[in-house]
Amino acid sequence: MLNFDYYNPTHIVFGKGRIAQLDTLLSKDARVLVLYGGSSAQKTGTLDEVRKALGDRTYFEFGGIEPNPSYETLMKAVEQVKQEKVDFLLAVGGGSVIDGTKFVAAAVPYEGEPWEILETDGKKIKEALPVGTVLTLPATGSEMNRNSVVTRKSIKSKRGFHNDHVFPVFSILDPTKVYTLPPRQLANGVVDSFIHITEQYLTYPVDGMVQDEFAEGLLRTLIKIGPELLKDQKNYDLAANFMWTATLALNGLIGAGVPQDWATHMIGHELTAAFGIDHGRTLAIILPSLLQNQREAKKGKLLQYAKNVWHIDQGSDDERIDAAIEKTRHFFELLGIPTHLKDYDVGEESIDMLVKELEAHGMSQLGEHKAITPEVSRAILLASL
Ligand SMILES: NC(=O)c1ccc[n+]([C@@H]2O[C@H](COP(=O)([O-])OP(=O)(O)OC[C@H]3O[C@@H](n4cnc5c(N)ncnc54)[C@H](O)[C@@H]3O)[C@@H](O)[C@H]2O)c1
Repeated sequence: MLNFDYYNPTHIVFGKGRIAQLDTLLSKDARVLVLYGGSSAQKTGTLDEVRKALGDRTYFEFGGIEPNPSYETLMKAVEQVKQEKVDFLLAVGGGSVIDGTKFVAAAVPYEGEPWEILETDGKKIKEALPVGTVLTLPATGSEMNRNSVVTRKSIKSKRGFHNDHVFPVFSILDPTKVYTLPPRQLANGVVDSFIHITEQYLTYPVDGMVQDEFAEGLLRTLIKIGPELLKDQKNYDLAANFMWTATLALNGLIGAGVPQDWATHMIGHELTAAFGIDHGRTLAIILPSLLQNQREAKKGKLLQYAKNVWHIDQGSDDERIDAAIEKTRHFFELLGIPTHLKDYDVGEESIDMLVKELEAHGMSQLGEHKAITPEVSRAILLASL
């Protein structure tokens, strides 16, 4: 096992009806900005639940944070926070709203042009406003991690940053919020959390037995409940298990002390920035061909994945690896997520541009061995057509 630090200060408040708990989680004299996305938080009644729980506290609202939150929109929230002298940010939504809120939290006290936060991976952040979240879409793990991803539309750049100051102070996870998700978002969430796990598991063995068992258990849970939940979306137990799995997939626990990959995410971000393809879908397109391309480097873990996750015991090493990759692709397709670029009208003529964007964003040495050069990314993208 590799050396590691593990730190996670987020207080999780889990279960049906827990939004009312906001009243005890927030101080009576907090000046709160409630940040949300489009109309879903309003239509589903979640925003009303939040307003009721806030009671007579002073609060303001900022709506309109789009999927793949944009720097341009978030800077308007930064202005509002400064004008209204807000001292607590409450994100109500999925990963986009939570990530966007983390950016606002860091941008308000930031000395300098806030886009630098993205350009420097959050390394220069010295402080941030406190953030709480009400999660409405299990997928990203943003509710219990120190990560955020923001898109600057004007330059078509999607970048991430990481910093301990943006860990949410608390996150309310009410599984009944899954009931209203459009099936497309539900499927995206299952795939996103699945691939968060593979990014931290499908690398090379370091005898991280606990991390591997955790990761395999989470993957098997998603394989079992993902398709069931799509058919039976208002099943509380399925929804609760999905919600907690998605959080555990990216709260740092399974990634502590093991190598990490993240190349699928970095290549996927370029697909979202260039073509607006949903985050989860970009990952489903890239992962199968990345695993094929990296099958030698990942051989030990791919064989373990085949055996412990897909129960594949028969055949040569190569046959078992092929079968595991095929089952992975089939799982995504079963959830209704197409796994080829052509399914999204992206053709070979776009590959040069995508590779150039990766290089421009400093993504020239990706993966756990830093061996995914732009030429390797090109091969992976070509194999994803
Ligand atoms: N911070 C991280 O660690 C991390 C990890 C992975 C991805 N991300 C980023 O997160 C973003 C994607 O977030 P996401 O997948 O959670 O989706 P999202 O937040 O973009 O939401 C997708 C859509 O679902 C709707 N929605 C949300 N909850 C709903 C509900 N309960 N009922 C009905 N509709 C609802 C939203 O209004 C939105 O239109 C991307 O920008 C991605 O890059 C962040």
